[in-house]
Amino acid sequence: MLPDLIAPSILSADFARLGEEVDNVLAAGADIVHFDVMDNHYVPNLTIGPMVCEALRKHGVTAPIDAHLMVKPVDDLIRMFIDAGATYITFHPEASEHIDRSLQLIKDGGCQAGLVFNPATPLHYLDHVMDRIDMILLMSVNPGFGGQKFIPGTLDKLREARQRIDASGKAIRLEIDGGVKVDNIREIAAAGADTFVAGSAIFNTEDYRTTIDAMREQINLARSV
Ligand SMILES: O=C(CO)[C@H](O)[C@H](O)COP(=O)(O)O
Repeated sequence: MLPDLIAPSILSADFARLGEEVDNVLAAGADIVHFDVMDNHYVPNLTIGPMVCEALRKHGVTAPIDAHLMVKPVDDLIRMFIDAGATYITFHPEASEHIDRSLQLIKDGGCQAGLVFNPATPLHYLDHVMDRIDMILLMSVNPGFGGQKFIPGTLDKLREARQRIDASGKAIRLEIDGGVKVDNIREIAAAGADTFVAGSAIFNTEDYRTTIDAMREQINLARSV
């Protein structure tokens, strides 16, 4: 398995102080920045775009930026996020006209590519792309909003995705997003996730370091059995 990564979702950060918030959460031990892009079309909310990603790079953020595109169509925004300095770019397969072409666009742009699965989206979209992806992102809430409750059925889906990754022999990250908290992250890690998106659980706490340390401790407990 790849090393575990904590990926705070800036959806729950204070947007009026975004650069400072990202600096603080990285200084508190976060590994990568999860960047939620919503278009008020594919999902019922509107957030931030490539200009903000570029602004974070200009601000001095060197950590990987994990751009999760909740948009339809996807290819124009893929191009824009490549230029804006994203590290990972993930999209929802049902939002792309040509999944293979969208993945290739990301790879040609020098970024890491991934597919995102809503709670009811079947994993069979992976069948013919395992050799072309770097990340699988499983949504454990319906996309659009932070602060929702983790959908327990996602644990079985995580186990299935982990089996597919292990069988492929490829270094593919398995990311989980939605309702991840200190008190459920151990079970999520045990089910096979190695990349943990957490928005409200981190940004709604007073001390980011305490929360991130507590999450890492729970993940390490899952790894020690
Ligand atoms: O993609 C998202 C919603 O579509 C968010 O990343 C996700 O919900 C994280 O928020 P929280 O940890 O508060 O559930």
